[in-house]
Amino acid sequence: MELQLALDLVNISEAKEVVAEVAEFIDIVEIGTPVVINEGLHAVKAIKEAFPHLRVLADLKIMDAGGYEVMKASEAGADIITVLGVSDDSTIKGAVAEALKQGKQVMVDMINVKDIEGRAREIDAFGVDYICVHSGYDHQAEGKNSFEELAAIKRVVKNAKTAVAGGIKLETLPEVIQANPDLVIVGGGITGQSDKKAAAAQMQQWVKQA
Ligand SMILES: O=C(CO)[C@H](O)[C@H](O)COP(=O)(O)O
Repeated sequence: MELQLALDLVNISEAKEVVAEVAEFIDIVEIGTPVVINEGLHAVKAIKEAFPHLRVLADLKIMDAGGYEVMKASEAGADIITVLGVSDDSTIKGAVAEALKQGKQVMVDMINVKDIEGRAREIDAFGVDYICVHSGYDHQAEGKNSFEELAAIKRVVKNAKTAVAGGIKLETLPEVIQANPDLVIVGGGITGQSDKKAAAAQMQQWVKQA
């Protein structure tokens, strides 16, 4: 099991500071959608250059032009790029084809997919690298989480790795780990803590024990 740090509410220099603090405890650093909107793919480039030993995920949440957008993120140094599960099959297949060409990986974010099990089964056959269930900020505000959805994709996904994101904190991590995803994605559960290092260290310890 691996741990991904999601950076959403920072600029490039703040992102570098946070990653420097917790780099030894994480496997993947995510440049979140708000950061890409604010800073562009320069943020991906800056973090990859500063922390070349970490895999960098560009959370583009691609909805169209999968091949082109994966190409641009790859050029910026992203190792993994996200595409939305609600997008057209051709968008996901285009993203996968380009990622293969570039030696990169595709994560499909299942946010707002209604038939999680059925769509996960379809997407798993497209050769994506990760399928991620995700309660976004708006869902979290309604008190939702993705634990049931994680169990649902675990039942049907045979090829891709499984991932879970959305509001995971130290208190809820043990329940997440029990469901045995390949990747746990944590944003505010680390970045919102006064002692980020301690939170990341504890999370890494539990994730690696699993
Ligand atoms: O993609 C995102 C929001 O769309 C976040 O990166 C993801 O939800 C993880 O952050 P947090 O743990 O703070 O919810």
